[in-house]
Amino acid sequence: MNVDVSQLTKSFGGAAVLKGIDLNFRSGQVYGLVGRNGAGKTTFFNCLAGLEKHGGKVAAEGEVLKDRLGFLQTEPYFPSKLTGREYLRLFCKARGVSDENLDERNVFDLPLDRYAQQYSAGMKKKLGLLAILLQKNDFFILDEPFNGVDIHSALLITEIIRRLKIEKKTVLISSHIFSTLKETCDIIYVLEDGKIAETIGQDDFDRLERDMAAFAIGNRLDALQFG
Ligand SMILES: Nc1ncnc2c1ncn2[C@@H]1O[C@H](COP(=O)(O)OP(=O)(O)OP(=O)(O)O)[C@@H](O)[C@H]1O
Repeated sequence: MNVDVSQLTKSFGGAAVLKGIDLNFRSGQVYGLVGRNGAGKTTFFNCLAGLEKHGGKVAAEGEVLKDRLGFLQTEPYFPSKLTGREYLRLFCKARGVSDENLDERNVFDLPLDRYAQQYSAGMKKKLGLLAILLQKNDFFILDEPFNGVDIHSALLITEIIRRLKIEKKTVLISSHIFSTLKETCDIIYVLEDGKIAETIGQDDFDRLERDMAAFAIGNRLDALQFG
């Protein structure tokens, strides 16, 4: 699905967090969004998902983006007394897609008959991801999808993102682990001071990683004197 964002702005009280974001997302492409803590990544995702009022425009081929969107939040929310299976069924029902064979499609081996609220952080993340995959959405926002998941699951999630790309879905990921973005993304956007400061293609991922390391580390640690 193609989505065009123009002049998207968002403030909390008097504080401007997003100061005019222009971005174009295309089918079959995987996009990364990086930025320091508090840069506004989650705020941007919430605006796209229709969870926050904002300025500017989000155009999604004449449709309402949230009706075709799978949004995996950093910390997915689960109501109490709802099992994993019931959660998946709710998501399927919301899109009118099949909720048959959930055990077969439980690719993360989740304990579907336990209450989702009692899952571990990694299990919650995987249940949230599975729910939006079952929905067969066209646009996916994955806010830190690798956070808290075990190595096996991280490998599986990397492959899931590849398969979504093959199926011409559009995927937007935020991650604080650069290697996961390098492996999955076609383009990485750098969000800084409320704007897209850089647009980086695969050829320049290594350069971006070096620049970020130089900026992040520099001579900052000299004062600690590890010896
Ligand atoms: N509901 C809110 N009310 C007031 N300020 C908010 C609200 N939500 C976010 N903010 C502020 O907006 C800024 C951007 O926050 P956001 O969570 O979008 O950053 P982020 O890039 O996702 O950070 P992180 O990498 O730490 O997850 C921060 O300064 C944050 O304190």
